Amino acid sequence: MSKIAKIVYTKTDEAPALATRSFLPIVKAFTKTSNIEIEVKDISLSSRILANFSEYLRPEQQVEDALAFLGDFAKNPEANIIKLPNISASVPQLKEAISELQEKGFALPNYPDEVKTDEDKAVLALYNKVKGSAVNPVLREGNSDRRAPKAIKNYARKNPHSMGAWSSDSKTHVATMTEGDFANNEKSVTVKNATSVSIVHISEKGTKTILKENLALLDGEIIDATVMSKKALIDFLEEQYEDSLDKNVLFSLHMKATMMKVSDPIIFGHAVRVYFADLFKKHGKTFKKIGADVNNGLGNLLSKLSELPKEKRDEIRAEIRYAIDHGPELAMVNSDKGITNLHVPSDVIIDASMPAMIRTSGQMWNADGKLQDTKAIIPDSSYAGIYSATIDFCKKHGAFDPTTMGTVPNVGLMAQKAEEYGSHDKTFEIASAGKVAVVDAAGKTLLEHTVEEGDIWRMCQAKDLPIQDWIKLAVTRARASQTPAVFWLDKNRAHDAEIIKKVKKYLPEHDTTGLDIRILSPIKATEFTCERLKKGEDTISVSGNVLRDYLTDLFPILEVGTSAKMLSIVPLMNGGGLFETGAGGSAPKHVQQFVEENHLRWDSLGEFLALAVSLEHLGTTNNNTKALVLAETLDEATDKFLENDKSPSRKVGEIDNRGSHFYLATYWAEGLAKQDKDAELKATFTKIAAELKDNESKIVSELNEIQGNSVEMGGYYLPNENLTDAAMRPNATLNIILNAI
Ligand SMILES: NC(=O)C1=CN([C@@H]2O[C@H](COP(=O)(O)OP(=O)(O)OC[C@H]3O[C@@H](n4cnc5c(N)ncnc54)[C@H](OP(=O)(O)O)[C@@H]3O)[C@@H](O)[C@H]2O)C=CC1
Ligand SMILES: O=C(O)CCC(=O)C(=O)O
Ligand SMILES: [Mg+2]
Repeated sequence: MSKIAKIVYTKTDEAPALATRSFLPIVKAFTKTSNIEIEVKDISLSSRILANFSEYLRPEQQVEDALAFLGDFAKNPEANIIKLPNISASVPQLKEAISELQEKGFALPNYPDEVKTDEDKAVLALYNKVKGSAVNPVLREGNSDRRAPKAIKNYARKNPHSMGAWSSDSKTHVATMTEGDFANNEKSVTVKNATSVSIVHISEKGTKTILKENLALLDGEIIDATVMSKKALIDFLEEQYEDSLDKNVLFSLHMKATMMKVSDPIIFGHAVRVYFADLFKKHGKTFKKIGADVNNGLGNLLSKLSELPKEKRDEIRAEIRYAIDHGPELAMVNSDKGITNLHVPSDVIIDASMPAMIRTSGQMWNADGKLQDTKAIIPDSSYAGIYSATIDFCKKHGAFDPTTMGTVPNVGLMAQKAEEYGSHDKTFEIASAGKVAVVDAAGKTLLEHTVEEGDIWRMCQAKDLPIQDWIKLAVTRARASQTPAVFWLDKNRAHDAEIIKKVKKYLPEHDTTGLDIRILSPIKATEFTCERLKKGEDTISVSGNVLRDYLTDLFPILEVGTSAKMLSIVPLMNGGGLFETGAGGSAPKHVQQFVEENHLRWDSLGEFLALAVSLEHLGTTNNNTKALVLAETLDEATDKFLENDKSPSRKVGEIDNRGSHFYLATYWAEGLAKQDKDAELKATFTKIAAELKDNESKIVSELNEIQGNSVEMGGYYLPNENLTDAAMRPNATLNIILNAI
């Protein structure tokens, strides 16, 4: 008998956390006879806030720092983690969560809008640990392997999602900077030997300010530094404002303010100020006085207006209305509620928003709730070209056809906070004109830029071992699937040129005979990949961290309708496995529908796929043959689930997340009953399969009949355990069958 081995299951937020409350009891019931222990770690936004503020809480309110535990555990060869999507909180989301917790009796300090005292500074530092994409970079101690499994592709080919037609006269386009941005100012070096560097600002008068010190670098580490010119950015945004008016297209801004949590909110703020330029000219001082910060969106300004006398408030509101009525039309997040693209930085996140637009004929929603061509503003030109190339392709060839198109798996460099997504602790809004230099331990300047006040300067890192591991993973995937692989690297970009040197150095260490492996610039790679995709051919994209994020939403959303259906594996560099459930987010819209209608349309397919690979990993590393049988039968159950189309419907009264879990459990039990590799499992699940089957119509109709009324969750960020568990496990018959295993 194998020893007991552990799978750590993450509890997160919003729709995925609701789904877990229904699915995890099934997982526990199915695995408990097989020497598998399921341990749950709560990394929800509320839990992460509480864990960081223990000293403000009563002892009974304090919680474990589960993220810190998982960060360590990810480096342990025994790690086997199932990671569900969590909220990467923008400041507005963080503030909402804080006030909900305060209302629930947790004496948390407010989020400091302005830092005046040392305590403010300390509190802000703690909240910064929770803000933005604070979970994934900690857990991702390995590179990324994301793909749509065959069964998912076959399902999409047979049941294609809607795909808006493209016409060659679409006015939709991408607008990006041609100078002064991160892409054009980038400089990069590879450090030969380990050292430590400091980042120093030298003012025009010669005053030196250390922005960061003692940053350790390893042998062969690539670093790059770059700067976004505030002036060039504002000029660019002003041009786009005018051009949107001229061309009568929607003004839409696509950023990743959650993951690029320092740079992108600043860029977002400039866009809001450019759009409402007259308003800021007239009332700028007042806005400062009331502490409005549009880096957190127009919504922040609107909420701060309540601090003004009614007359002033009404005057400003009328002027905002006037600016929106007379400026370019804004893309809307919710036209019914008047929420624009500029309201909340986390409402429009580029990895999901651009593909959604491309899937919808290149259109976004306008204020009248109608679809309209749009200008997609992506200020930095580093990666904007992949979207313009895809759009150009669709304009020329029409929309992709999900019934015939190929697939684009991705191998992404992301281990150990690689590249831009690890840059936020080295990103600075520059206080005054001068220079910023990266200086090594010997006092040698490695990288240097001339800067102006308000510019955004950043430094990124990519370590050598993660790069070697990424190259190896690319070859492994190309070999295993016999698919051409393209490194999306531009030899004319400073950082990419350094990476290319490493690809050329390490690729020959692998057997690549018979494989088609090439290096193409992101734009050429998009064209090459799209040509093949259209013909039904598959191409692996091997990319850096930002493109990993973009491409693993772009192609899945075009191919299978959502990135939630992706198999997303992170082979951890120390031997463990991190299994992400799909590549999508936490879909706040789904919670809203659940609360209103008691219907959860979240599809847990990504979770089924992740669990199967996790069980397989556990089985192989622990010689646990039962786990291997559970993995195999779960995969078969997922295939059957797809064949029989048991995914949640979007409509109330029809099968939802809970009903879909019932079917998965039934098919899984049937598979276990049918197999002959493990007699104990066969005996246990023969009975369970029969009970589930016998009660199918009763359970399914009951699960559908309870829908239609609102649900009380007792909170959003910290829902009430009992209420929410009861809502997600409402069926007594099903619960009795599962509890008896
Ligand atoms: N790995 C992680 O932890 C990630 C976290 N996030 C976080 O998620 C939140 C929302 O991000 P957003 O960019 O809107 O992306 P989402 O993927 O949450 O939403 C985009 C749309 O995709 C569809 N969708 C996504 N997942 C599913 C699913 N399992 N079942 C059915 N449909 C699904 C829904 O569209 P529809 O129903 O209209 O078809 C949804 O509205 C943010 O807080 C963000 O920070 C984002 C990405 C990854
Ligand atoms: O960590 C996040 O905020 C988002 C992650 C993401 O979008 C991805 O990994 O694809
Ligand atoms: Mg993503």
